[in-house]
Amino acid sequence: MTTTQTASAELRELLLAHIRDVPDYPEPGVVFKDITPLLADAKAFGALVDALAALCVERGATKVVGLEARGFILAAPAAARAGLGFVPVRKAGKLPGDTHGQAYQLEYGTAEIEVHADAFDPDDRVLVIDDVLATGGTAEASLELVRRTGAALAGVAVLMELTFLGGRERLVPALGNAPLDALVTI
Ligand SMILES: O=P(O)(O)OC[C@H]1O[C@H](OP(=O)(O)OP(=O)(O)O)[C@H](O)[C@@H]1O
Ligand SMILES: Nc1ncnc2[nH]cnc12
Repeated sequence: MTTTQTASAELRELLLAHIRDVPDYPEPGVVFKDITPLLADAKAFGALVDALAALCVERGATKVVGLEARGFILAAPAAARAGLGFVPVRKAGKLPGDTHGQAYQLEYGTAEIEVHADAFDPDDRVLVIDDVLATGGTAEASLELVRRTGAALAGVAVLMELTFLGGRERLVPALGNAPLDALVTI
């Protein structure tokens, strides 16, 4: 696994200036990183999508996965801008037809996610995109889903990594040699 500083200082500053801390949400003790101010700012959102699209190309992805729900908001425009198809990883029960499913724990609860069993071609290289890497439970579950489809992993890219929650260390076995890119670290 490689660690990369993928954003310029200027981009990091722009992104961080539009992320809002909400203490004790959704439960006491959690500081929620709210990205809605960033999404609402055309310059910051555009720069974020551009940076993620550049990572799709740099990592040699052929398909882009977004993790419901906030991951969709970032991954879908990045995939389109990079000229790649988008694959949704959804919370359980939302995808019709054959799926792979994986339960997991995240910073503030438990959930289960699914992907279509036929979402990828055997020669696809998949980049997984999400907004936040916290404990890594969600990303780890998504990598297990990609593994079960038989597709190769191009990497994981997140807007923000909460380093104090240890997600990067947790992802090491599932990432193998694939990179984890975080545009900003907190
Ligand atoms: O690293 P972890 O501890 O797993 O936490 C990170 C995940 O938590 C949030 O998702 P959430 O399930 O709250 O869903 P949302 O995107 O629908 O708000 C966030 O969007 C990440 O997917
Ligand atoms: N602290 C946090 N803020 C926003 N999204 C999260 N997902 C998991 N932990 C989070």
